[in-house]
Amino acid sequence: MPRFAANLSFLFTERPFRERFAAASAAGFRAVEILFPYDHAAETVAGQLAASKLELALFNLPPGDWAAGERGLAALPSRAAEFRASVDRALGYAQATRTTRLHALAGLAAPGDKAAVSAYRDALAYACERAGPLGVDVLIEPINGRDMPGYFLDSFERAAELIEAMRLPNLRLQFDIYHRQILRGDVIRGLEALMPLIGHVQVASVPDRREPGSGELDDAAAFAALDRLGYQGFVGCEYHPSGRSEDGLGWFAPYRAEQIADSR
Ligand SMILES: O=C(O)C(=O)CO
Repeated sequence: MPRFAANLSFLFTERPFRERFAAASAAGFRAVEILFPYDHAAETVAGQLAASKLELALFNLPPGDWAAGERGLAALPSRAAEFRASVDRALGYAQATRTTRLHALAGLAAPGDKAAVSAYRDALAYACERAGPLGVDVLIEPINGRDMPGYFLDSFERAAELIEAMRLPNLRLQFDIYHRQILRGDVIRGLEALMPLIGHVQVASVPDRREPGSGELDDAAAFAALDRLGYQGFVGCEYHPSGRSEDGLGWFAPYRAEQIADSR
């Protein structure tokens, strides 16, 4: 049974940030994700995790100026120094919170732009080299252009080719079932083919990015496939609740007791 991680930047946002941890734990989650923890001291985040007996499954490297529309730095040649500094900052948070997965957002750039391709490879090599000795994996995630127009990494094929070509032991694929269905479909065959590269999975319904099981896909069948394939990582719940977060957790009920038992 997959271990689910509530993304606290999407779920339980009815509450202030610090109260979301206890709410996730009370709902039965034993792990969480956060898009960007940087508005809070690493020690504060670590304290909230410990108080609620939660693991932090994943967070993102700083994305640049998110409010101004930036969506990552890794593929932006002019931002290489900032990207490198952002890796060090994120690794400080990872150590404080014992997180072993960091998602490196690529940024907005044309996929065929040679300078962007080269900057992306250099950035990922740097991040993996810094993260490896700390036991941290660096994740790259294909993101659909409807949610993120102009995003550089908008193809599962290119992501897989890059990971295979770079041969870095801690460079892994973030397979978001929601983005996969929009970009490519064929979710279960995709999980089967890409499983050796996958370091993290996320889920939301398609097309509305809401609770699993409420859209066009049989998400429970995808979760069963993850079990069948021996996936040991987390499934991040990165969806917008259709009402109060707790009220939309019916999909989670069949998995809840096992999350709690597994963490004992
Ligand atoms: O938008 C997404 O899917 C992300 O995971 C951003 O980090």
